[in-house]
Amino acid sequence: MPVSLTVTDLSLRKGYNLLISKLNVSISSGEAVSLTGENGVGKTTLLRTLAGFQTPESGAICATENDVQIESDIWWSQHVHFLGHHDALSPARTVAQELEFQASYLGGDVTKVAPLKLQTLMDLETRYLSAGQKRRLSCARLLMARRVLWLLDEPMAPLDVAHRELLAGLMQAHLAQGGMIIAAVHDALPFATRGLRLERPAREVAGV
Ligand SMILES: Nc1ncnc2c1ncn2[C@@H]1O[C@H](COP(=O)(O)OP(=O)(O)OP(=O)(O)O)[C@@H](O)[C@H]1O
Repeated sequence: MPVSLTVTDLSLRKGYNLLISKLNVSISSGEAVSLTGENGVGKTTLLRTLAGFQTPESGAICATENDVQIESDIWWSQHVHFLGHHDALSPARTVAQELEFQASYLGGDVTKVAPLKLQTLMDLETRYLSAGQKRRLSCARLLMARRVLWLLDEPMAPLDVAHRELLAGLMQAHLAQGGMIIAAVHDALPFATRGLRLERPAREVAGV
């Protein structure tokens, strides 16, 4: 079922800082967007806003399926995965417990995470995982519960070459199944994406 996301005149602010001014972008089933820009320009803030964690200053975020608008709460809770660069894992759970928790929270299927090759880590508490292992475990939620939009913040950053290839393959499979990906990256992804470069808006002038 074709799904699309349209962002219209979106402006984002952090404190006194206007990060993004009147951004317009849209993405449809099967498309990937690489979000680039210098440190602090607002990539993470934009992804968190698209995930529903932050309210925009102004503008609209509208998802549709077969041209019918999807209600925002349903969109964010059922159709979007956000993977931040801080892996959201409970340190005292073992990998197996974390997977069970995520599956129960998301209504997912643990057997679908086999491609991430976590079997040898199952009894280890997540606090002991390396950065790359933590990222692979974080990616489990993408596979165990299908959601059409993946919002990924520097997904490849801690991964070695082999696991970058693995994640790239999973991302491409998601796109082939009609999924959509918006990924903040500093290095190009190893497959075709549309680029969206964020630039700092012109300084606001007091009183205008
Ligand atoms: N309370 C605040 N007041 C003013 N500016 C803030 C506040 N909180 C955060 N900021 C600024 O907002 C911006 C947030 O940037 P964000 O993390 O979205 O950038 P990024 O493009 O993802 O950066 P990076 O490439 O370093 O990960 C930063 O420039 C930060 O300094």
